[in-house]
Amino acid sequence: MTIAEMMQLSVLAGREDAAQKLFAYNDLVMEMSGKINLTGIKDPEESLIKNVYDSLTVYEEKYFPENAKLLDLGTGAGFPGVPLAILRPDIQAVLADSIQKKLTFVENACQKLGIKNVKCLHIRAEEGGRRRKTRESFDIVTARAVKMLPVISEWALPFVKVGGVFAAMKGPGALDELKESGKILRELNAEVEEVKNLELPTGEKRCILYIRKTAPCPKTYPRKIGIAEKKPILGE
Ligand SMILES: C[S@@+](CC[C@H](N)C(=O)[O-])C[C@H]1O[C@@H](n2cnc3c(N)ncnc32)[C@H](O)[C@@H]1O
Repeated sequence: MTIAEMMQLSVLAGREDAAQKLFAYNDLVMEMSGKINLTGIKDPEESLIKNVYDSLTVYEEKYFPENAKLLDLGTGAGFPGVPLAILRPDIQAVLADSIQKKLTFVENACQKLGIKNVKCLHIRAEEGGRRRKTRESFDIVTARAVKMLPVISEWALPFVKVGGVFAAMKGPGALDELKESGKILRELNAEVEEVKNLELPTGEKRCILYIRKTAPCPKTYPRKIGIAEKKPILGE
């Protein structure tokens, strides 16, 4: 994929500066992934599509208000958080992960590329969702390839402001996961507003669920560290 091809994405039309930063970020991820475990993808071209391009597919202007506060939970090498921050320099992006060395990479890479609207937060989702400073304080929370939907919903929705959205970036099994998530979404006062199916230029299918929070989450969520994974709340 060339810069010109990437700019054919409607969100990048006329944004050569942003497209160049996206490519430069991809290069830094590839350079570092030989040294630490950042992404399973080792080929730069493949990473451009499956990491960078894929990250941008979550972007829908209506879910990212001006100056929005974004949390990318389980950001790993910065996906989708860094591409979204490059696309929208007005938003404040907080990139959270439980592994510090991944965040150190993201911080250094953002500094090198002059990406100023990214802050990294070293935290476990279950702790951050309970902290007063971060609970119910984001307009939009994204999570790509972190956990199955009932688990990541329990982790992500407590961070979302009432009226805000959790965007779960999933593969083709998303609707099966959704069937098992009815109960936890009701518990957390959230409902699916939109299901976006798409295909990457390489042919892989993706499904993004936009889940709106309609009222505060009960104080009992998220449960303590490890509980959502061990005992997920499942059911239609
Ligand atoms: C498969 S990686 C996905 C990374 C990135 N979102 C992407 O799509 O490339 C999952 C990430 O979630 C992080 N993670 C797992 N459990 C977590 C938790 N309880 N709190 C915060 N981050 C967590 C891992 O450290 C890892 O970086």
